[in-house]
Amino acid sequence: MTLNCDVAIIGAGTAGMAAYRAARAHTERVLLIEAAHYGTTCARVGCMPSKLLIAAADAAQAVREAHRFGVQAEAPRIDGRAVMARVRSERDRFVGFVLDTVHGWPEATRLLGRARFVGARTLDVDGRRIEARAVVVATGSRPRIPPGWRERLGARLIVNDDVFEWQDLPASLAVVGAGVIGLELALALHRLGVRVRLFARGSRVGPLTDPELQALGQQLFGEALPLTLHAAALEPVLDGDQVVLGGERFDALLCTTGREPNLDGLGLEALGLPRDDLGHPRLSRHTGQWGDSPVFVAGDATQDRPLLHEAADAGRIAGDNAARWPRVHQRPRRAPLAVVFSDPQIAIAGASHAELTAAGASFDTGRVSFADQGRSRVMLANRGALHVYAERGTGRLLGAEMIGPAAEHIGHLLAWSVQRGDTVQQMLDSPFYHPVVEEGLRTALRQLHSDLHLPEPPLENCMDCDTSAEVGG
Ligand SMILES: Cc1cc2nc3c(=O)[nH]c(=O)nc-3n(C[C@H](O)[C@H](O)[C@H](O)COP(=O)(O)OP(=O)(O)OC[C@H]3O[C@@H](n4cnc5c(N)ncnc54)[C@H](O)[C@@H]3O)c2cc1C
Ligand SMILES: NC(=O)c1ccc[n+]([C@@H]2O[C@H](COP(=O)([O-])OP(=O)(O)OC[C@H]3O[C@@H](n4cnc5c(N)ncnc54)[C@H](O)[C@@H]3O)[C@@H](O)[C@H]2O)c1
Repeated sequence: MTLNCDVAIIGAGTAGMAAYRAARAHTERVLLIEAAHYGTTCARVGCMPSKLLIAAADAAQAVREAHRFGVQAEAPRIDGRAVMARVRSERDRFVGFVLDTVHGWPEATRLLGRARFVGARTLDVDGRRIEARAVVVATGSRPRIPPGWRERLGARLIVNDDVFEWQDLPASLAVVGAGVIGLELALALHRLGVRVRLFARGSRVGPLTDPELQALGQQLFGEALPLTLHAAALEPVLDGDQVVLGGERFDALLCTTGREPNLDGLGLEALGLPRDDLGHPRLSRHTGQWGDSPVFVAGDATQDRPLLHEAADAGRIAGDNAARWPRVHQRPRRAPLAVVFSDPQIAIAGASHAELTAAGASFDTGRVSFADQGRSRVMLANRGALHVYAERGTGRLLGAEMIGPAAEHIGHLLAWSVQRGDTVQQMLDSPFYHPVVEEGLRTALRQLHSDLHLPEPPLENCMDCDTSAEVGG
C-alpha cells in the first residue's frame, strides 16, 4: 500500500516536531515518521537529564563549600539511588510533556517505523511505501565510538543514554572525550562522589577556542577533577569486569568522543545530492534545502550547531519550506550562542575567536578576569575570565568567549548584542546594576573601548565601594 502526503518528516525529535508544526500550517497532509521513541533526545537522554544530574552535583558541592563562608556542615552523604530516582522521575515528567504533544496530533499523521529513501520523494518505512512532494530529514545524531572499542569493552562501554537509566551511581568511571558532554557529565559525577577520571585526546578541554581562555579552562578543570591530557595513544582494555585505562581501573568507560549524524542507512547516497569536499551535504542553513532538491535537512543531522534551539529553528524553517517547495523562502538565523553547564560555566556568543581569526577579521579583544570581580568574590565564584571581541573602526561587537560565573546569563546578553549589531559604546551606555557579575563585562568593554580608540564613555564611579579592581580589569 502507498501512502501519499505533501510533506514526510523523518525523525520525531526537536527538529522533526518543529518541522511538523510548520508544515501543518500549510497542509493537513503531513506524515511524521519515527523509528525508535517519541520524546526527543533533549528530554530523554540529553539536555534535561544532564542538567538534572548537574543540579544534584551543585547541591553536593554547595554543602562541601559552605565552610568557606563560616557555615559548618558535615561532608555530604550522596544517596546515589535517590539522586538517580530524581533524575529519572523528573526526566520522565519532561518526556511526558513531549509525548502528550505528539499523541495530541492526529494518528493518521504519525507513523512508527524506520524510513529510508528509495527515490528523492519516495520512502520505504518497514515495507510501506510513502510518496511525498517533499521530505524533511530530521534524524538527529548518535554517539561516535572509536573503532573496536565496543567489541573490546562490551557492556562496560556506555554512552550518555545509559547514564540516565542508572538505578544507582557507579563507584568509578573513565570518561573519554573532554568535549561538552564529557566535561558536563564527568564534573557532575565527580561531585556526586563517583571516582572519575576525564581523558582528553590532546590538551583541549571544552569548546573554548581563544588560546588564553582554553589554557585557563585546562587549569581550572584540572583543579576541579582528575584530568588526563594527551590521552590519544591510550587504549582501554577489559580486565575481568573492569576497564583499565591509563593504568587505572574503572567500573565502566563513558564514551563522549563526539556525535555523528544519522544520515547513513537512509539510502541518500543513491539520490546523488550535492556534497562538499568532506562529503557533508551541501545545505542552505537559511532554507534547510539540500541543493535544489525536494529534500530538506534539520537539527543534529546537519552537524551545524548541534544545539536544541538551533534544531528547533532549523526544523521550523525546513518544515515551512518543504510545504512551500519548490518556492522556498530564505529565513534569518539567530546569533550563535553555546553554553556549557560546567563549573565554571562556559559561554561562546556570536563569532568565536577561532572563527574571527579564520575569517581574517580585524578585531580587538577586551579582557576581564573574575579573580577580583566584586560580586564573584562575594559568592566565592571568582574564577575565570571573559574576552569580548569588537570590530576595529566601527566598534561593533562581533563575539565573545567566557569561562566563569553566570556565563549562561552573560552569554545571552552578549549574543543579543551581537544579533542587534550593538557597538561597544551602546553596550556601555546600557544600565549595569551594582553589585553584579555583569560589572565584569563592563570592565572588559571599557578596556575594549579604550583599545579601539573610540571616544571616551561617560565617567561612572561608585563612591560606596572599591571598584578599582574592576576599573583596572
Ligand atoms: C548528553 C547531551 C546533553 C545535551 N545538552 C544540551 C543542552 O544543555 N543544551 C542544548 O541546547 N543542547 C544540548 N544537547 C544537544 C541537543 O540535545 C540536540 O541538539 C537536539 O536534541 C537535536 O535534536 P534533533 O531533532 O536534531 O534530534 P533528535 O531529538 O535526536 O531526533 C531525531 C529522531 O530521529 C529518529 N530517527 C533517526 N533515524 C530515523 C529513521 N531512519 N527513520 C525514522 N526516524 C529516525 C530518532 O529515533 C530520533 O527520535 C545535548 C545533547 C546530549 C546528547
Ligand atoms: N550544554 C550544552 O548545550 C550541551 C551539552 C551537551 C552536548 N551538547 C551538544 O552536543 C554536541 C556533541 O557533544 P560531544 O561532547 O559529544 O562532542 P564534542 O565534539 O564537544 O566533544 C568530543 C570530544 O571528544 C574528543 N575525542 C574524539 N575522539 C577521541 C578519542 N578517541 N579519545 C579521546 N578523546 C576523543 C574530541 O577531541 C572532543 O574534545 C556538542 O557539540 C553540543 O553542541 C550541548
